[in-house]
Amino acid sequence: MELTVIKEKVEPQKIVEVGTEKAVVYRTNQLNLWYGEHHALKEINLDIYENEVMAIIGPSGCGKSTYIKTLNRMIELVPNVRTSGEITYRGRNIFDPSYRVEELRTQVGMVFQKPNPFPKSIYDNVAYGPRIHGIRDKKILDEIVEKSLRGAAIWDEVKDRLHDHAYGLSGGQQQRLCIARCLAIEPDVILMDEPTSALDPISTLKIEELVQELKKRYSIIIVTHNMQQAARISDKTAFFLNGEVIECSDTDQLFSNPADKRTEDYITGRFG
Ligand SMILES: Nc1ncnc2c1ncn2[C@@H]1O[C@H](COP(=O)(O)OP(=O)(O)OP(=O)(O)O)[C@@H](O)[C@H]1O
Repeated sequence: MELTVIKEKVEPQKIVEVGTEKAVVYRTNQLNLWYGEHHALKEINLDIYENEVMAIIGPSGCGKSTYIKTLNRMIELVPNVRTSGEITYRGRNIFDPSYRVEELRTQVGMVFQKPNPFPKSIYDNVAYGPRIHGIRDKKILDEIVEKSLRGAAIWDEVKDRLHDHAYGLSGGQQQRLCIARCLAIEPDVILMDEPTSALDPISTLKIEELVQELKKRYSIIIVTHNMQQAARISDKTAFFLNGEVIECSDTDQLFSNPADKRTEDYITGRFG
């Protein structure tokens, strides 16, 4: 009945890489992207695995945000964008005309650089997505709101003021509220575009701890300018430069023994 819409989400196909236990969630194959004449992503090949954190690093303008916005097709909002190549999500080509963007976005949530709660109460922010999916039952909504706020490690701070306006929260709390809003639609993947760059160190730490907790249930792709952050929280790191992936490997390996001189120069602060 009321919960059926979420329950009806198509069970995604599993691709399991030989020799690993983990399923590939996103596979990017020979992806190119142009803004008009500007070739912003070049021949990108990347696999993103279930229950892992993938950090995307690289200097300003190298294509990090473009890539992450392509994964949920937000990039289609930009005029004159053209792509070639393929991105599959759980085995389905996301550019296939039969793939409805709304369907993709019920699986893939996004958290932005600046916290962007809706101008509503804390409760209504979290209940927003489920209500759009047709859930009206107050008891069910209450459960989803509590579960999502707990999942985003902010329940204890807001449980006594759920009907206060979200703008009354601190920046760090607003960002965790946005994560709760994202969890409320029961996503499979969470995209994070520099989620801590507008936050103080304590709020940053809370989000980093939260990411570690969330990866037990979700796959997370995080764009960050902060290399210490990438090193602390990610399993894999991809280094982008001028629209190309120069290197993608286990985070420990990439930071301790990069395979490419350009990666080494970047992580040691020689440019960027
Ligand atoms: N809407 C747009 N129209 C035209 N060019 C764009 C657009 N958005 C981004 N670009 C260009 O595409 C390239 C990649 O931009 P993108 O925002 O993906 O880089 P980024 O690595 O995320 O940078 P930053 O770290 O500064 O956020 C840049 O050269 C940028 O100027």
